[in-house]
Amino acid sequence: MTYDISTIGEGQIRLTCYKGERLINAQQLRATAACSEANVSGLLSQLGRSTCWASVMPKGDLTDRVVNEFRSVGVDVSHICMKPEGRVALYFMEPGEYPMPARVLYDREHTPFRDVTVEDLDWEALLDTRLVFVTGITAALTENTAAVVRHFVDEAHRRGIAVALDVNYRSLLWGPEHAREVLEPIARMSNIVFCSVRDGKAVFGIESDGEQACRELRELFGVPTVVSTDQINGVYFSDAERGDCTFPVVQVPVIDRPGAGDSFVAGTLHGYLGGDVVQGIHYGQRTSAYALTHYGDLTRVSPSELNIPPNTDILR
Ligand SMILES: O=C(O)C(=O)C[C@H](O)[C@H](O)CO
Repeated sequence: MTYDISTIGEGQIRLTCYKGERLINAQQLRATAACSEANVSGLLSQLGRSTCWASVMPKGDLTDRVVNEFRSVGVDVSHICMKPEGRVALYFMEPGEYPMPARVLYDREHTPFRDVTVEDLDWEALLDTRLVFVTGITAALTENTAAVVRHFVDEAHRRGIAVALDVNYRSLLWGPEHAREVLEPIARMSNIVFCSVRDGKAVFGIESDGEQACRELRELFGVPTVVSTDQINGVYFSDAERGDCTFPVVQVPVIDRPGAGDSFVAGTLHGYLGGDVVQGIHYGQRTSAYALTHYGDLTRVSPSELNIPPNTDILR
């Protein structure tokens, strides 16, 4: 197999206000690359996994800005379909300082990725992998992107390749009924599903909390493993063979929040690929805590940092 994990998603540029400014009057914005699936690939690459992220992007400097960020950490970007023209998706963010909530504004209409077709991508290359990773963000964008996600999962399933789904419900992109209609069949074909307690309630009508919510999601999808996060309340794990358990969350100071969820997923998948998903949850808790400490959706870590528990005084 060429890859440990391969995935598809829309490369974007995030433009973020500096602390103490609002989008309505900001004079400067910080530009960083974004894409949930590429963030997961990028972190796994840094941990030594071979990863591939495919997309459809227009040729030009802004695409290079995005693609180079993920290439620089070792993600194979050679299967991105480059279109001669078009625009790059943007998202604007106001980080929000308590009591002001964070705000996201998407500017991602009319991008070539929205018109992706099955013919745009090299499926033999993308399916030469141990694990296919998809998210509800890409499934949410258009009928075309949903069809491509579905094709990827169907083909993986047909070939006996494991599938991981991160539900990652974005209420700015679609409604809960539509999300359920598209994502439930994909979840049923998955080997491991990430679904927060919040998304379980909003999309799948799960009323309970904690371990029980996680178990109900696993029973609903009929899958081997579900991992549910619930902000600072806990991480819940339900597994057909290993049972259910809860992992407490250590709160850390937040410099920049986006990408922390992707880092958790990547750390967990690192363990999953190594044959121990519970160890993966410990990795995920570390990588997501580190993600909060620096700017950008893509978390920067080295494999040695994975073994340092957060908050350890390394000078001791
Ligand atoms: O929200 C999206 O569509 C993204 O993929 C952009 C970000 O990288 C993502 O939200 C961080 O998880």
